[in-house]
Amino acid sequence: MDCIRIEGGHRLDGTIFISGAKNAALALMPACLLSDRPLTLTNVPRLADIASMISLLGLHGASVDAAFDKGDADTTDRRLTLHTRTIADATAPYDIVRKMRASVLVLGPLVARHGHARVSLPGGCAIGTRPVDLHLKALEALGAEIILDGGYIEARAPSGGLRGGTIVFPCVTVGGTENALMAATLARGETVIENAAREPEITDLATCLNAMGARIEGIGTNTLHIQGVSSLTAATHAILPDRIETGTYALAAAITRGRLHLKQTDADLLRAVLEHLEEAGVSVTPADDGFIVDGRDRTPRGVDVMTKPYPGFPTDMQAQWMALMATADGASMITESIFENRFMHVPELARMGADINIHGGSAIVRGRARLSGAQVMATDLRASVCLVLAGLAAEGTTTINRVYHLDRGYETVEAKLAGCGAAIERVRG
Ligand SMILES: CC(=O)N[C@H]1[C@@H](OP(=O)(O)OP(=O)(O)OC[C@H]2O[C@@H](n3ccc(=O)[nH]c3=O)[C@H](O)[C@@H]2O)O[C@H](CO)[C@@H](O)[C@@H]1O
Ligand SMILES: C=C(OP(=O)(O)O)C(=O)O
Repeated sequence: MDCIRIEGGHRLDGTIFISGAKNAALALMPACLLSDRPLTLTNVPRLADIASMISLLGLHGASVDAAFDKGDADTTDRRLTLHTRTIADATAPYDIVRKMRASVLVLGPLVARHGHARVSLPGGCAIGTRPVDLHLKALEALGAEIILDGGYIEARAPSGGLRGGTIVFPCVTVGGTENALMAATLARGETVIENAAREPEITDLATCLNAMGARIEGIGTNTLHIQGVSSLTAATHAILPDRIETGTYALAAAITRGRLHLKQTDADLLRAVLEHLEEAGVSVTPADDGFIVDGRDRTPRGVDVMTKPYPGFPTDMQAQWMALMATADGASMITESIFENRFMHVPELARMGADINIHGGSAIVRGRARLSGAQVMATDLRASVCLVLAGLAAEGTTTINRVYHLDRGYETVEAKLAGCGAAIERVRG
């Protein structure tokens, strides 16, 4: 198995081009199942999860023209055309779903267009139990009949197809909103989704669906109104920049006390993260095609965060923030309010000398002048990259095992960091 080896203590200085958003791509790609016309996405990131989604959509009958393999990192023209003339098979098998939870996003489109879907239950993962009950209740509100059988979700639309309905989510769910939104585009009549997630990836999906001929209003708010249409058409859509990748590299500049120009991105997508960074004393200034983070010659102050749905501080940045706070001046409290088990990086950071105590859903982090390199184990995607950040700042060598987690969500992470002065390499094994 590959590992990443980092020789810490090198200040980052340079430019990093941000890729298209993984979490937007994973919701946009299944939208190709809603139409018999092609859907072309540009700015598609090259990631393991995208390859898994391509395989899954291929099983359902999508033909794939993936010219995106040819684009360079600093070009947004990474084109992926998906064309599902007919649904060949409505089963999403366990072997793919267990690798990538976002596979459950084929459920809504399949039931809406094909009338039936059989999708493996995703199960829990390192960050929590992550049920999909709210996805299922939303589809039931549109008239689907749902049965759980042998580890699979069997969903069936009534004979005339899904019908519009009112969906009130008791808590904010990104995936639940995406599944409901896609299903509602082809349901007869009006659907109202209340307490919908407002993440930029939802806005991106809704914008693309409207370009395909859907009739969605309220985009960007927590109440979405969808007038169902009988069919959707062809469209081309540019995926928005990855705000979590952007935030991760912003924190890489701060933790190495360096300076990075982040390009092909938009500071407005991650205001909460950048405001916390500025509160910690790190400078963030607008610049050509993105912004500059300058953490030279300053030790960030400890700043508390609590994760919240958008526009709050994202849970997908919590582990990276903890790495930064482990090197900050003073103490901070980090509270995780979205996932019940998203502190798996804490014992690994402790192996590098971090001083962190967990009390329920909160962690108290007392900043240390230095961390020390160690052998550590990645447990999930953001935990992995938090260890990369800690390794960049630590004295000595850090070896991170199980980097396949990293490959799910960070495109050419070693090359992007090495290009700005990090001593980082992938050791094939
Ligand atoms: C591929 C993708 O976009 N993944 C993101 C998505 O995950 P995902 O869509 O899985 O996350 P949700 O927003 O649905 O989960 C939020 C909370 O709701 C709970 N819940 C969710 C659905 C449900 O049916 N029942 C239920 O109880 C979850 O367990 C969790 O505690 O949003 C998360 C929250 O911003 C991010 O961390 C993930 O990176
Ligand atoms: C938790 C994440 O992804 P997923 O929902 O695909 O597990 C993530 O992107 O941090």
